[in-house]
Parts: sequence; structure tokens; C-alpha cells
Amino acid sequence: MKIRFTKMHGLGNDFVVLDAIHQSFVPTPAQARFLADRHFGVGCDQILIVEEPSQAGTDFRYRIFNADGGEVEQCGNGARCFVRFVHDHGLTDKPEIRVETRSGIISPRLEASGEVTVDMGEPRFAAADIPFDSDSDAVIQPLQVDDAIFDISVVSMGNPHAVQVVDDVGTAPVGRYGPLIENHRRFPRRVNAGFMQIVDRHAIRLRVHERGAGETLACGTGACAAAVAGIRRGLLDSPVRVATRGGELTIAWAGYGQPVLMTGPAVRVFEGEIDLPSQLEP
Ligand SMILES: N[C@@H](CCC[C@H](N)C(=O)O)C(=O)O
Repeated sequence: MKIRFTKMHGLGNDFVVLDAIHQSFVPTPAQARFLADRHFGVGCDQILIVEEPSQAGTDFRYRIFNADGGEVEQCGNGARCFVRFVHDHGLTDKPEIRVETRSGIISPRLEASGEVTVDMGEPRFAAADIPFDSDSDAVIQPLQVDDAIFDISVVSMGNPHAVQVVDDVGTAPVGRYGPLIENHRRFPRRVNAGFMQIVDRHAIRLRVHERGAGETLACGTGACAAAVAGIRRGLLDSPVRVATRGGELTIAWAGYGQPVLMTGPAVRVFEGEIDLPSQLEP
């Protein structure tokens, strides 16, 4: 089976994007892992699927698979690439679209500058919404990981995040503790683990160990979650410039009951076609 795809990235968080309107294909977990494989497949952090909408008042449906093959609720850098993709492929000429995701509707808008702003919806903080095993919804909560205790803030941007403040992201133990936090028993659906360094009240540096993908060069929902967590902790004011290893995003949040707005680039790398091996197990 031959699949047409577009390789894209948002700040180096890279994607294989598939038009499932003109080719009828949604990957099985094994096919998603194959496409994401950097040696045997195309290589990416996530696979993004463009589908017809199923709800009135929306333009498209957006599905996201992590490199490990699992389908997830939300992807911020992917949302910017999504709107670029549907424009580049003539699927719409509307600069602002309404897109269904597993976790609700988001609204990405192509700016005249070529950057994209996404209304990512309201963040949620209740432990049950993450989900996080805790009796408390406090802004800062202790999490014991091996011999260390981290002060984390949990945030749902549709997908789950645990954010901590570190002195220096360059030396933060992302590789050691990221996977342990991701798979911690108190996060029954696993979690994305963010490590943020406060630069000033409007700027942070951020690294994220992503659930199902490992550390990526940038994580859009991770940037939203970190900015919101920093504002709730009284350390940051909106808007917040988020420097990742792949480049910069701007995150704005006016406070409780308000949506998070994320602005940044979306880049098409190349178009391609790939044969999917028929023997892939489901
Ligand atoms: N890279 C993404 C997030 C992708 C999903 C995440 N790994 C999860 O499992 O929730 C982004 O830019 O937000």
C-alpha cells in the first residue's frame, strides 16, 4: 500500500501529515510506529491526520498519533502545521478554521506574517482532569520520583502535563527523570514532563520529555502548560516568550476562564510517498 504524506515541523517538532480526505487511510499503531521510525520509515515525533469534520460548525477533524503508535488528544505545534497543510493543499482558503480534536475544538489562524496563532482552548487544573492521582488541586504538588521530590504543577491542555521549575534547563536531568515522570504510577494515562527555567517575567526556557515520543525539540502544548503554570505560580505575566531547543513561541493567557493563545511558525519540509510493508502487525 502506497501512502502520500507531507513532512512538516513546528520548531523542529516534526510531523508526517496525511490527507485522509483524499486517501482513505488511518494508521494502525504498528503503521504509525513504522512511519515515525527514523531508520526504517519517514521519521517524526507525531503523525497528524486530516479528516472531514463530524460536527456541525467545524471545518476539519484532526487526529494525532505519537511515535509510539498511541493516539492522543492534542498537539500544539501540529495544530499550526495543520492549518498550513490544509491551505497548501487547497482544502480551504479560510485563514481561520475550526478543528475538532479528541479533546475539543481548537481554532488555528494563519497570520499575514505566515506565522500561525492557535486558540488552544482553556487549560484545566483539576487532578481528575489530568488525570493525576491526588486529593488536592493545589497549584504546586510534590511528586516523589526515585530518591527525588519535585514540585510539579499539573495542567491539561487537552493532553496531560507536569511542569517543574529548574535553575538551568541546559543541565536539567530531562533524560533521567523525564521517562520516570512520564510513566509515574500517579499519572494513569502517562504525562508530558516539562522542565522550565524562568528568565524574566515574560520569558522562559523550556525542555519537554513528551509522552510517547521522548524529548522533542519543542512541544507546543508543553509551552502553553508551562506559561500557564508559571502565571498561576506568580512567576510570569502574559504574554510569555518560550525558548525551546528548536526556536521560540509566544504564549498568551488572560487568566481563569480564558483560552490559551499560541503563536509560532509552521514549516513544510517535503512531500513524499512511501510503501507500507504489508506484514506490519496491528
Ligand atoms: N508535540 C506536541 C504534543 C504531542 C502529544 C504529546 N506527546 C502527548 O502525548 O500528549 C505539541 O506540540 O503539543
